[in-house]
Amino acid sequence: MSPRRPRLGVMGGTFDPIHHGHLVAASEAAARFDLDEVVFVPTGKPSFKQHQTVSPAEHRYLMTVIATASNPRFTVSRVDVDRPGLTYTVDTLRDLRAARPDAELFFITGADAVEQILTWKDADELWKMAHFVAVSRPGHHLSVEGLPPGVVTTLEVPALAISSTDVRRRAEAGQPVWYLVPDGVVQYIAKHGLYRGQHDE
Ligand SMILES: Nc1ncnc2c1ncn2[C@@H]1O[C@H](COP(=O)(O)OP(=O)(O)OP(=O)(O)O)[C@@H](O)[C@H]1O
Ligand SMILES: O=C(O)c1ccc[n+]([C@@H]2O[C@H](COP(=O)([O-])O)[C@@H](O)[C@H]2O)c1
Repeated sequence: MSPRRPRLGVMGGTFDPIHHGHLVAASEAAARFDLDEVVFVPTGKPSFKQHQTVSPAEHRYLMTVIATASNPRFTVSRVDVDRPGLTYTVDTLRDLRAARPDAELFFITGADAVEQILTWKDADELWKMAHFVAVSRPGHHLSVEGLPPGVVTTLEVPALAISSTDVRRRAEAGQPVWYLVPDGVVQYIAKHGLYRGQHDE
């Protein structure tokens, strides 16, 4: 019998900032698919967010490291942050495959991202590179209609009605963000004065 290939979850996101909705999605996907590791991949320049202000990649990367540090199965990759140009998942998966040729990849996305997935760059290629896990998200209908059969599995996760947009708005208005994001991320936002004076979309 051939040995089981390592199973690597990939949680891509802008993470501006990372919040408990992201962490629960990754943790649930890890349990359901028996993942050995989940690598969080903060975007460099997100292609769908070109018309909004996005914090510098280095801040988003460091907040992701702080948020995931206590979980031995969570890691963070710089592949998207370090690649010049706009960030596309096809490139993320290519880089991760090159770094971890033995691993089976599971790309984790929320219901809102899945709605758009057919418009992503080289969408046809994506299915060959990873299995896709579509997690539920409050306020979004989780559907895989129109996607090729068998390439995406849906997963109901505990509903956390948290978005990075809401966290940014709260930080901007001086409202608390405790318990929406990990404690270290609350401190990081305050220390660097992130989102102050930023009028979000
Ligand atoms: N509360 C949540 N529950 C489940 N999945 C989520 C949740 N928040 C975000 N996600 C998923 O995590 C991934 C990365 O999300 P992203 O970094 O864009 O966060 P966001 O909260 O959607 O940000 P913004 O409000 O700035 O658009 C996406 O696939 C998204 O669907
Ligand atoms: O590849 C694409 O064309 C593409 C378009 C939009 C989003 N994505 C990826 O989807 C993930 C979530 O993106 P976002 O913008 O909702 O934070 C992140 O890993 C992005 O790189 C990818």
